[in-house]
Amino acid sequence: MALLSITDVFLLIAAIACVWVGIRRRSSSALKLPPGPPRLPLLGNLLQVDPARPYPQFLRWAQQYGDVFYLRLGLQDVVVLNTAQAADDVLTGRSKVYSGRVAPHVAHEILSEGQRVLFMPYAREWKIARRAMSAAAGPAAAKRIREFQDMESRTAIYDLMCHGAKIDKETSVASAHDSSAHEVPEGHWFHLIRRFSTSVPMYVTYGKRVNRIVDNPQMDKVYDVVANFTRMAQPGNYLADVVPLLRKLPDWMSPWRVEAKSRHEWEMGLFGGLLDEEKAALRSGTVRDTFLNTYLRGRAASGHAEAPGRGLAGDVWMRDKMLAYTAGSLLEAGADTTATALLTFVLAMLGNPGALQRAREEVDAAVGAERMPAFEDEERLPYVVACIQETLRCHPPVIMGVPHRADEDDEYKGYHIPKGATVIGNLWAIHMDPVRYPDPTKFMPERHLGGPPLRRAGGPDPEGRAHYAFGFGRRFCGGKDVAEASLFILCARLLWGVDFRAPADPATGKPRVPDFADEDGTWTTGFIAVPKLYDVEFAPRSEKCEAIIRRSFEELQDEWKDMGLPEDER
Ligand code: HEM
Repeated sequence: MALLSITDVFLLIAAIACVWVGIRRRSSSALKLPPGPPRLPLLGNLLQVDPARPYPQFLRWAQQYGDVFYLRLGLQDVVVLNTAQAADDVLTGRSKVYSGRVAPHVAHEILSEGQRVLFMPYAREWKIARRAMSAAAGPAAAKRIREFQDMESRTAIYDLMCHGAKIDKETSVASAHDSSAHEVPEGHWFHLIRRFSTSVPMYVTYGKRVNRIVDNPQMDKVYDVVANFTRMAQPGNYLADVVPLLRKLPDWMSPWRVEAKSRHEWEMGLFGGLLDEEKAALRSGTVRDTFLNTYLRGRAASGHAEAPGRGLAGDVWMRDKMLAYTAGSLLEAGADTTATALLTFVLAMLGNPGALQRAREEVDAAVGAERMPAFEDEERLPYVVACIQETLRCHPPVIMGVPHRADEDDEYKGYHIPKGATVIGNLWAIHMDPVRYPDPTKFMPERHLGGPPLRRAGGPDPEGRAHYAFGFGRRFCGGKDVAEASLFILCARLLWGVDFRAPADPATGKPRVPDFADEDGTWTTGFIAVPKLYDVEFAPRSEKCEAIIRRSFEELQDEWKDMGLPEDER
C-alpha cells in the first residue's frame, strides 16, 4: 500500500477534527441549528460557495431559507442573517455577544501579527484602538475634517473636468472589462477618484495629502496592501486557517507562513514608515490635530514616548506596531471603500439618466450658477443625498459586510447559534429584500425620500436606516461620517459643474454603459466589489462652471500653502 501523502494526512486530521467538532456541537445544545443547504461530511458547504464572489449564492439561499440560515465551511459554523430585522436583532441588539471576529490565522496572526483592528477580537486592545480612531474619525471629528474635504473636492472636480474625453487606450473597449481595479493605470479617471478618496484618510491620520495624480507610489501601495490583505484573508486560501494543527509545522514545511511573514515586513514598510515619518515630524516640533500626531503626543505625556513592540503599554496606550496598524487601518479602510462608492455612483447615474437629470435640476435650483455647492446645502439637496443612499444600497462596496463572531452560545428564533460561529449580516440579501425595498434591483432614489430622516445609517432601529452598507452594532464602520461627507461633497459638485457621459460604442453608436446588474461583467470579485474599469467623458457643464472650477483650483494653491500642505502638482 502506498504511503499517505501530506494532503491525505491533512485531510485525515481535518476529518477527525470535524467529527470531534460535530460531537461537541451536538452535545452543546438541545436546540436545532438554523435550516440550510445539505452538507458534505468533511467539507460541509465549502464546495457550494465561490469564495471570490459568494453573494449571489448567499442571496439564493436567503430566498430559499428565509431570515436565517446555517452553513458549515470546513470546520467553521456560519450563521447568515438575511433581513434587516434579523441582523438588527442579533448583531446590533445583542452586540455584547456579537462584536467579535473569526480572524483568519494567516492574514491576522502572521500577516498582521494580530494588530489589525478589523480582525481583532472584541476585547481590550480593540476597544483602545477603536476609541482612538473615533477621536480622529468619529462624528465630532468628521465635522472638523469637512474643511479639508471641501478643499480636496475642489481639486478633484478640477481634475475630472480637465480629464475631459480622454480615453485610456490600454483600458478601453474589450480590455476594460478584464482589468483588475487594483491595477488602475495612472491615466485613467478612476485614479483621480482614488487620489481624492486616499488623500482624505491620509490627512486625517497622518496630516499629509496626496497632491499628485501621477507618481504616487505611497498611494498605490495602499491599494496593493488592501488587495493583498483581502486575498490572504479570503476563506479557503490557506489550509492552516482551518486546520490548526498545521500551524505547529516548522517554516520549511510552511510556505504560507514564510510568505505571510515577508508580506508583513512589506506592509510595515508602508505603515511603519508612515509612523516613523510622523515621529520625526513631532521631534522637529510639528504639532497637528491629526490621529497619529495627537496620539503620539498623548502617549509621550503619559510617559510612553518610546513604546516599541506589539499590543498595549501600561494596558492603556498602543505600542508602536499596534499603533502603526491602527493608523494604517484608517487609511486602508477609508480609501478603497470611498473610491468604490464614488465609482458606483457615477455608474448608477450613467445608467439612470432620469435620476441624473432630476439630481442636476435640484442642484441648479438650490445652488444656482454663481457658486459651487457646499456642505451647508445638504439639507436643500435631499434627492442628491437619496441618490448616494440608493447607490450604497444597490451595490454596497463591502458587499457581504464584514463577518462578526458569536462569543457565546445563543438562541435566535428557536435556533441554536454556536459559540465561535461566524455570523454574517448578509448586506446583499438585506438590500435586495423586496419587502423592505420594493423592486429592489431598480435604482430608485425616491424610496429614501419622505418619512423619517434616513441619513443616519447607524442606530438600532431598522426602520430608521436607509441601508446597511456601513455594517452593524459595535463594529459599525469607524469612519461613516467622514465617508458620507466625502461622498456628498464630491457628488454634489460633480452634478453641479461637470457633465459626464459614457463614450459611444463605435459599432452601435450607443453609449457604452456597463450593465449594473451584470455581476460577472461589471464588478470585480473579492471583499470589495469595485466596478471594473470603465470609460467616461467629462466636460464642464457651462463656461461659467468651468471658470468657477478653474478659479477655485487656482485660489486653492495658496490655501494649501497656508495649511502647510503641498500644492497640487499638475
Ligand atoms: C463608503 C465608504 C465606506 C464603507 C462602505 C465602509 C464600510 C464598512 C464596513 C461594512 C465595515 C465593517 C462593519 C461591521 O463589522 O459590521 C467597516 C469597518 C470599518 N471602517 Fe468603514 N467604510 C467606509 C469608509 C470608511 C472610512 C472613510 C473610514 C475611516 C476614515 C473607515 C473606517 C473603518 C474602520 C476603522 C472599520 C473597522 C471597524 C472594526 O472592526 O471595529 N471606513 N466599514
